[in-house]
Amino acid sequence: MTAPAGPERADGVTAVVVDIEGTTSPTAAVVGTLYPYARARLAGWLAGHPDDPRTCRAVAQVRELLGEPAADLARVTAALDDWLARDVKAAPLKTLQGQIWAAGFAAGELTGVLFGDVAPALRRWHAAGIRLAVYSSGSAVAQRAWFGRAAALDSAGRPSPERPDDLGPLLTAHFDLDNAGPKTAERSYARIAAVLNAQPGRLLFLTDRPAELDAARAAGWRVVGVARPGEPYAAALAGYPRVSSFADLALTAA
Ligand SMILES: CSCCC(=O)C(=O)COP(=O)(O)O
Ligand SMILES: [Mg+2]
Repeated sequence: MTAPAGPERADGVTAVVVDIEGTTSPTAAVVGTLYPYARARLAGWLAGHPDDPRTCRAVAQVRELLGEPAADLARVTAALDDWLARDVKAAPLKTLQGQIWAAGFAAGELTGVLFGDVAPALRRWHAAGIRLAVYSSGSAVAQRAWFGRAAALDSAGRPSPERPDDLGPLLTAHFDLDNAGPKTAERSYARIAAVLNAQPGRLLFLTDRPAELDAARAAGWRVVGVARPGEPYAAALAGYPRVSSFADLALTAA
């Protein structure tokens, strides 16, 4: 029989680094809302931002990943559409999605969604003197927009978009595929520890995916899996220290 999740305790923590999809936020809010929003606007974004440096760099990265330096915009768009459909966590796709979403957030068309226990826990840990950061496949630009206008789910699982919170001031750093590297690579966590100027053993990573927990642990980090009922990886976390809610995680600062 599988042991129940949590509670978990960690003392002497310098910083908590949180994943987004499946951890702070429902997978459905990302895959069911953000992805279609980006898919519908991708071709228009590429055509409409021919001189934007971030867009140009992402297009160049797509050509590089394809091994097709002369790929035209139609070919680039088709590749991005294919990656989006298969949820390939490719850095240029995440960059472009992030730009499109950030515009959607700025226009008031999108709202971040957080499980109800997330904002209270982040506030508690922050007040206790623990630094907070995000490490997601979603770009840093998307992360800032998401946490800058975030609606908590109520007990019935409904977001309250009329009262979105700005949690940005709680977060000291945003890590993504571009500035840290793949989430399943040990070296990415070593890089983040260096940027945070923290000992790996004082860093705690919270995520829903076993392969990410393994990579962080290999880099010397402390890890706790977040096994939220109904999320795709919840059952796969059975062998890890884990909680089903941030409310079940007691932390003290270093
Ligand atoms: C608002 S960030 C969008 C999240 C995203 O695009 C994604 O791929 C989520 O992956 P995560 O690493 O947070 O599980
Ligand atoms: Mg995740």
